[in-house]
Order: sequence, then structure tokens, then C-alpha cells
Amino acid sequence: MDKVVVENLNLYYRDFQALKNITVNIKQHEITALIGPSGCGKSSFLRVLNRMNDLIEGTRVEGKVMIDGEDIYSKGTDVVNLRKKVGMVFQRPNPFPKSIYDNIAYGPRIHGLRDKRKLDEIVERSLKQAALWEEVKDRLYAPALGLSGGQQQRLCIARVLAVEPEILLMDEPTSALDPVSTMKIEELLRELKNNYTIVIVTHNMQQAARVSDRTAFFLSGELVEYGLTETIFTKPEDQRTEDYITGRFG
Ligand SMILES: Nc1ncnc2c1ncn2[C@@H]1O[C@H](COP(=O)(O)OP(=O)(O)OP(=O)(O)O)[C@@H](O)[C@H]1O
Repeated sequence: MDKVVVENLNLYYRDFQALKNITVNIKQHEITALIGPSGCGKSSFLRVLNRMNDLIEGTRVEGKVMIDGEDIYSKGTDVVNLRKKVGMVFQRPNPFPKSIYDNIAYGPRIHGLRDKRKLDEIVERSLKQAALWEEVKDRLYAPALGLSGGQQQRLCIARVLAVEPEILLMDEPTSALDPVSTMKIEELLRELKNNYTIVIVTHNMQQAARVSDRTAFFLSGELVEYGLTETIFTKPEDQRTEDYITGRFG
């Protein structure tokens, strides 16, 4: 099933066109990897999907972006609800300078939840989903910034999961992590895809090949090729895709 349908999307930062006529369908409960050289528009595309671009002045979007059949750029869209449904994890782990518990409880509290027992449940469930519970269950009230980088990134994933999103956008979520933490996050992604639709930007070709079901290759704001990851990595149709994945440029 298509979770996200993008049709003829153009994105401008003032006069600069960062995305050009992008049409793509993102499948539910799959991991879609976005690859391509620096500046090709991967992060911009990710930000289109939860309207984070609204926060950047001078941004203009043309075309259609539909999630569950609804145009997220239509006038009636509630952007707060959209961002709850479409959560984002960034390149550098960015926990709040608060306790582990308060980091996770933050989103649910913002959405009005006060019941301590329910919050406790959400904190435990989210940390378990993010494969961090065993490591932190005895120090939930310790500062989140005392965790290792890899643990902090799993905490940030748990923080997003706490508000029960359906889509997870991840912008190079392991690029600041060591190989062991990277493997843990990759395992986690494979686990999470049973319940979530995941879109991940990565500069790491092996990572894209290891974790994703489908891959989209961007170049200079265009979507050059999109398909099953296995096909993209073994017999791409476009010479530019082949050049990129074999490391001949980028
Ligand atoms: N806020 C902005 N204002 C103006 N131009 C921007 C802005 N953000 C990005 N751009 C430009 O849009 C293009 C695409 O940028 P984007 O960050 O989406 O690329 P990317 O593929 O994610 O790159 P990287 O891999 O380096 O993160 C680049 O030319 C960039 O300079």
C-alpha cells in the first residue's frame, strides 16, 4: 500500500529550485532510502514530508504530497498533527537537557497528557521499542546528556515513538555514531518497519543496501531513479545511478 504519494513536486528556496518535478510513491511498512551526493536535495525532500520547510522563509512548494490520500499542503491540514504523525530524527542526537524520562514524556505532555501512570507506560514502551530500556531502566531520572552518542540517538528515536507516529523520517541518523551503535540502530530499523513507514537519508551505500527495501537516487534536485534496492544496487537503469553507487562520483 502507498503511504505517501508525491506528484510533480517542485521546491524553491526563493529563486533557487532545490527539487524538480519529483514523483514517487512510498510504501507502507517499508524502509525507503534516499541517496545522492551532497546538496542534491535529500534533506529538502525529507522536510517536505512533514512540512518542516514551512519554518524556512522563502520556501515554496508546488505539486502534490499526499499521506494516506490527504494532501498535506491543503489549507485544512493541521501541521501540529501532521508532525505528530510524521516524526523526524536528525543527524546529531539532540536530547533535551532533561532527564531520560522527561525527554520521552515531553511530546505526550505537550499533547496534554498528565496522568503519571500513562506517562510511565509510554516511557517504558517507547524505550523498549527503541531497544534502550534494558540499558536505562535503572536511571530514568538521570540526565539524558549523560548517555553515550548511540544511546542518545536511540533516546531520540524513543522520543519520536512516544507520540505514536506512523512515518519516521531519519536524516543520516547514524552518521555521528560508531559502528556498533550504527549496527544497533540498523537492527532497530528492521524491527520498527513492521509497524512504521521509514524514510532514511544516508550517505552510506552499504547502509542503504543493508536496511532499505527501496532506494531513491537524487541528483541536482532530480529523482534520477527509484526502485527496489536490490535492483538499484545490482542493475540500475540509469548510468548516473551506476556511477554513483560504484563510487565513480559523489
Ligand atoms: N534554507 C535554505 N535556503 C536556501 N537554499 C537551501 C536551503 N536549504 C538547502 N538549500 C539548498 O538546496 C539544495 C539541496 O539541499 P539539501 O540540504 O536538501 O541537500 P542534501 O542532499 O540533503 O545534502 P547533504 O547530503 O549535504 O545533507 C542545496 O543546493 C542547498 O544549498
